[in-house]
Amino acid sequence: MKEIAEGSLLYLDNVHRAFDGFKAINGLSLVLAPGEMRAIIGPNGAGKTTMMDIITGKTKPDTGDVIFEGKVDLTRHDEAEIANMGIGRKFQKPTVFESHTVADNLELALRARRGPFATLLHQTTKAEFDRIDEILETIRLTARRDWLAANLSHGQKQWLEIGMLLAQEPRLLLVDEPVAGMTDDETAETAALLRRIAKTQSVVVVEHDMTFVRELGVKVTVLHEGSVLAEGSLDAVSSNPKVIEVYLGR
Ligand SMILES: Nc1ncnc2c1ncn2[C@@H]1O[C@H](COP(=O)(O)OP(=O)(O)OP(=O)(O)O)[C@@H](O)[C@H]1O
Repeated sequence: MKEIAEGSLLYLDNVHRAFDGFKAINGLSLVLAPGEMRAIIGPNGAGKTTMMDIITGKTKPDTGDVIFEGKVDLTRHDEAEIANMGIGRKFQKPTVFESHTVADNLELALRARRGPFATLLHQTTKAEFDRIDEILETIRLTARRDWLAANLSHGQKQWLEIGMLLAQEPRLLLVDEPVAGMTDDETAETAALLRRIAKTQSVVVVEHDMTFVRELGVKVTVLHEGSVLAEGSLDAVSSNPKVIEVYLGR
């Protein structure tokens, strides 16, 4: 294991993955520090989703290192094990339980963490109710705690799902295009929400919406053809001639 992985939260080194000869990930290296939030951008087909799939164990790399918290080789673990280690993933489409209330959705997520057997025997404790209140505050849905999830707006459903992930206390949260389909106000609120979350958890956000990426105010990694094209502030990468060429050449 490489020394540089020590002290990092997530460490990818020279990762490759081909599908039928097509190199979706092609020499990808990326280091995320503990407590860091990072935005990942890149044109369609750049490999963003495949990168998330590799981190979460959905896809195995052909070669390369993928190391969590400086010591765990993620390529040796399956999706369920990686989720249990504290890597949570938010997919683009919200998958809340529509016929349950907002608070019940969070309670179910807390229970899922304990496993099905414990869930059967267990009554929700004061600590768990407190945690639900805390998450409701974080996702700004306290006033809607007794609403059916079905009646929430698209943006509110996304926040609830992020809250359900928080219930599982992830150490790293991967978020895939969270603001697709959101209003401008919801987009701004989502950036604020992720900034609040990033005070206690590391976050990787894949997003096409540059207004949102600017509001996040974090280091940006630009992927192109399966590897890192540029890295730095949004201003720095968006004035980088290589990045401009890739985006204009779409
Ligand atoms: N399971 C698979 N089988 C075959 N090809 C795949 C598979 N998964 C991804 N690819 C290919 O790998 C390339 C990278 O895809 P990926 O979805 O990772 O890009 P992306 O950056 O997430 O793009 P987008 O912004 O459009 O979501 C694409 O050309 C895609 O067709």
